[in-house]
Amino acid sequence: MVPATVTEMLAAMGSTIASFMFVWAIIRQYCPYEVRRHFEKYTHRIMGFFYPYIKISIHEFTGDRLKRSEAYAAVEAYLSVNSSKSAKRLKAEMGKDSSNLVLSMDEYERVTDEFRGVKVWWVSSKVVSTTRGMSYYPEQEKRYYRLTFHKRYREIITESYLQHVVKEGKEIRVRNRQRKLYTNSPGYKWPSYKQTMWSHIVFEHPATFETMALEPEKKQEIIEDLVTFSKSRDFYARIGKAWKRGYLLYGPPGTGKSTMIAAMANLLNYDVYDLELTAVKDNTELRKLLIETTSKSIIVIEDIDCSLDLTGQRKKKAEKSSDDEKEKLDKEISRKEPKEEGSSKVTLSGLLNFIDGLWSACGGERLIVFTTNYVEKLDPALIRRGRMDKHIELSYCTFQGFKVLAKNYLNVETHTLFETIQKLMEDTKITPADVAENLMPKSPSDNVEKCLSSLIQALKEGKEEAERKQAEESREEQSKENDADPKNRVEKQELL
Ligand SMILES: Nc1ncnc2c1ncn2[C@@H]1O[C@H](COP(=O)(O)OP(=O)(O)OP(=O)(O)O)[C@@H](O)[C@H]1O
Ligand SMILES: [Mg+2]
Repeated sequence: MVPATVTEMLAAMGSTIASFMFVWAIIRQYCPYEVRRHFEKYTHRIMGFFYPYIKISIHEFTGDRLKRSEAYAAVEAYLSVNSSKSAKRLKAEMGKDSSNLVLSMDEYERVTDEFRGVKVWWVSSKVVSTTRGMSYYPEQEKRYYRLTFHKRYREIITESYLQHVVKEGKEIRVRNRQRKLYTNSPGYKWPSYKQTMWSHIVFEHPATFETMALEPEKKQEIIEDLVTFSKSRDFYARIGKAWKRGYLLYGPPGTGKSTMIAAMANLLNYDVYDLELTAVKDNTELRKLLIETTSKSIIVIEDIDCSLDLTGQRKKKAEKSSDDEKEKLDKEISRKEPKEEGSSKVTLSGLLNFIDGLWSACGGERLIVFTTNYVEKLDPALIRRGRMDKHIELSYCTFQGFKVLAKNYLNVETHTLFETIQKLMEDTKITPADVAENLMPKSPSDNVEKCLSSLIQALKEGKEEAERKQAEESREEQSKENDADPKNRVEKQELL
């Protein structure tokens, strides 16, 4: 019988769907798995014929349960902006610098997006696994996003829209992410099921180039160098070089080497990987560590002169240096070297390979920074240009550097005592760390004058100490000369 009206037609369709649903419910309830799968396959095909929409799922974990999918993270970030305007249920998480909350779509929420006039729908969902096997995870939730769009837009969505989502999402993630300080130190090992070699905490160092005591021209030059590097992706690609740059920071203790690394990370918004070489077992482990670093990061090896094989070289050279220098060096070594010489087998060639071998080309935008107090003790191969591209000397505090610290610590730009300080600084060596310590108010009653006077006192003491040392040295020199003179030797023997 042919239905006469539209109402009758709709009623007939409705009853067909209802019967279909009824049959499906019975099959699900009573039929074995094989029959169900078979039925499902054909219903999908039939539905596909009538249903004009395409669905794409992006799962949080694909294959490797330990590694979150980058695509999922990018979509999540992209939708966080979109959904915060339209979704009704949102999740909030701590964002950059622990100061703002980042919103994202809550589970089972649905948002609409538009791209070049094409409408698409995103749904966030999850599958809760019912398998109760051995697992480290209390619940097996598999989250995913599902994108739905009309099949007539297949090309535009798969070729342009998804690319646009991932690109935007990545940018949003960089803007919102909390920067991290990673360490490979054995004291901070993750639980064993987390196979990552680095552990991290949120990086929140307040140092900036603005607050660093450094000559303005030098500061400007370093900032420009760093900013140019961070914008040179295409340049490095064109010249066929891995997008990385090495910095060697050298100078006496307390001159701001570690502070500068923090300032670099803050300037470029990079993560910091603090590599403890003595805790690395061998060259293979070093390569693994490098592979696990991400782009937009600074890989730091502090006190490179106190590390591993290079130590042997340095010790040999130290024997040749003067006793005084040796004593100073030994003190420094015992301060910075681990008590036990670990079982690390990282070699110089392993380290060189780490810096500029093929391994360092996996992923770009990375700075490698070495710090040392004794640049002359390092193997020239390690610090040659091309490996350590920029050598930066951080030295004793200049008057200009002092002015920056006075502004930071005391909020003064000029003072009657500045002239005395300038004169004293011209012939006394003092590190920025010592200047900073003297400028730091020690009690609530300490005012600007008291702090500046404390610095003047320290400078005077430093000057006296230097003069005393110099006088002692020239006396020793004189007596050596006298001993060497044959006329004096004869007189001495006669006296005896
Ligand atoms: N150039 C500087 N500008 C501002 N503050 C500085 C500077 N140098 C040192 N300081 C201050 O001194 C402290 C010690 O400095 P830092 O740890 O950076 O020295 P370092 O050169 O890394 O020393 P070491 O060789 O012993 O590792 C810092 O916390 C900082 O407050
Ligand atoms: Mg340091």
